[in-house]
Amino acid sequence: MAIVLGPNQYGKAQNHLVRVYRDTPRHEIRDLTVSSALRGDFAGAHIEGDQSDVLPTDTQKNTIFSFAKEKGIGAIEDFAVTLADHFLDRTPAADGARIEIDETPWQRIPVGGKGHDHSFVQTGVGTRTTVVNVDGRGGERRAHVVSGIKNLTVLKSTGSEFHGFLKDSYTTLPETDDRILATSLVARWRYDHTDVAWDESYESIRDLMLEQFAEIHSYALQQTLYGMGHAVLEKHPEVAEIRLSAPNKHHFLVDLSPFGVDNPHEVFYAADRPFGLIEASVLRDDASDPGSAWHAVPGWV
Ligand SMILES: O=c1[nH]c(=O)c2[nH]c(=O)[nH]c2[nH]1
Repeated sequence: MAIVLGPNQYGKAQNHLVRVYRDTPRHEIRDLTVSSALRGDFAGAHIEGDQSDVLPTDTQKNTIFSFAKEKGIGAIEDFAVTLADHFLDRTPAADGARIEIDETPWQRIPVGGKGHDHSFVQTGVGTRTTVVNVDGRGGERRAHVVSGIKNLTVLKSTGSEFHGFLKDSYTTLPETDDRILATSLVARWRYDHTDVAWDESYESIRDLMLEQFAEIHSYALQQTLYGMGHAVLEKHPEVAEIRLSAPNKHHFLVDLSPFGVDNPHEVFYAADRPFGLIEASVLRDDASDPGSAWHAVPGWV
């Protein structure tokens, strides 16, 4: 029996970077949380304590902040690929790089009927995310992009039913043909290639998922998720597969009858836990090989 080093990676997690573009009095801001990780032959560092192959996580952090000025940011997917390529160039022992970016949206504060030049408020819809894994060195290099959205909190006050489910001696849940359906969705989709108009694709997928959530008459959160994923694949040939994770944020009708008060689906107790957790993937049956695309992507896999 031998004890050996298993898979490993290292980098700087959650560099919170705010970039102000102030070329004119009307500023633009970008708010990113960037995590880097390198993988490859780092046995020396783990087994001998030999740092000669290690590009320090501190250097990775400095690079991330400096590139925000040197290169600008653009779409988070492009920024992630640029960083991954750079770290692979600078670290000969690495044969893979992973860059994860979350972007918090800021909007201009409306003042006098228009957005203020340099004051912002967080009212955005969801957090945009990407995880880019670049594999290989030199000409063999291949980038895998999994982008997505999280914290997309949505609710419909009717148009949701849940009945006909399996019952056993522990079942107490009443059947319903009218309930609140609410979730805080995480969706991540794998791009088939990297020749993508990232911003347009993201906005279109987000808006389509919201529209589907609103329009699907739901018989279960499972069916809503499948419908949302199906619509994305139908409209977006650049997407190979999508994974959705949705807590069922239960809203229980409050019994007001002890007080002689009728409650026809109007007053609910919004429970924060426990919650049902419904997760599904939707993919093309001829989807391309994912390679390392889902490597260390947060959430279920
Ligand atoms: O949409 C739902 N799916 C379930 O699987 C489930 N289970 C449950 O108790 N309520 C719900 N709702």
